[in-house]
Amino acid sequence: MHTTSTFIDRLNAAWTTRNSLLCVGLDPDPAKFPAHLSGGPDAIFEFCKAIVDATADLACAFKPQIAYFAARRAEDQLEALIAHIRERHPEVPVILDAKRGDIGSTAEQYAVEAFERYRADAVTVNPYMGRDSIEPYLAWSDRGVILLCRTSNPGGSDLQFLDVGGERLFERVARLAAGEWNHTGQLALVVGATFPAEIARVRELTGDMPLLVPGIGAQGGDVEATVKAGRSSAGSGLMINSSRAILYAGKGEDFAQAARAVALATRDAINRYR
Ligand SMILES: O=c1ccn([C@@H]2O[C@H](COP(=O)(O)O)[C@@H](O)[C@H]2O)c(=O)[nH]1
Repeated sequence: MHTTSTFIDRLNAAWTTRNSLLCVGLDPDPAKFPAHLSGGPDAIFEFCKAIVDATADLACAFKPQIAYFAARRAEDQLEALIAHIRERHPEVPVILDAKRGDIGSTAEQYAVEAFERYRADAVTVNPYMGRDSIEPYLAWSDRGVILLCRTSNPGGSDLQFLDVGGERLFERVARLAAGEWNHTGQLALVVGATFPAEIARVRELTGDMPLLVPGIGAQGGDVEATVKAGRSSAGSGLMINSSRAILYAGKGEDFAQAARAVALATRDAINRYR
């Protein structure tokens, strides 16, 4: 069941009821699946469903990354997975990590893909083509649009650190997102856990805006520094994503339980510093 509440309402509720800032990333790579799942026609769905069911009470959001499904012609399995989350764990918002970015007429189609086809609560968008490229997503005024701001990869600094009239480009994005672009009140930003100083700067510029923070776990970001830099005035405000460290915690038939153990430890480590 999908309620009429907005993405931010749903996120706030999930932060509270689950006492969790952990976003469980769903990046299914069949080469890393346990042997008993390999080769099955719906292996991607079965793998992700087991992870979702094992971690739903620990997660403030799920974040499927569309490339892992599209690369294997498994978009139908992504649809089925999101439908499963809606039905069995309706209180956990779904963020479709698509990082789309295009002119308005094409962005309209990407918005339909994210919000109608996949029924996502929020989608990640690349804002570097400017305001008109994000506007079509905002027509869905109850859905979240999460803009890339300061990404977690080392090369993110190549462009995002360029000086644009006395501030860095990612700071301009943060300022616009917190101000004139945010007419739905449903914008959020991606800021990498690998750069806590920039998380702090974005927090300074955006008040209590939600931040999606990938980069702990496999990318080595520091949990304590991330939380201390990014927590909001209420001690929340963060969707701290971990994908591979949770998904591939175990290789045997008990892989979902191994994933749950890592998710639990990660949620608790995050909560220690809120
Ligand atoms: O700046 C960014 C934006 C998005 N991502 C995505 O998050 C996950 C991270 O996966 P891990 O296995 O926890 O490293 C992945 O889907 C990326 O596409 C990011 O890492 N950095």
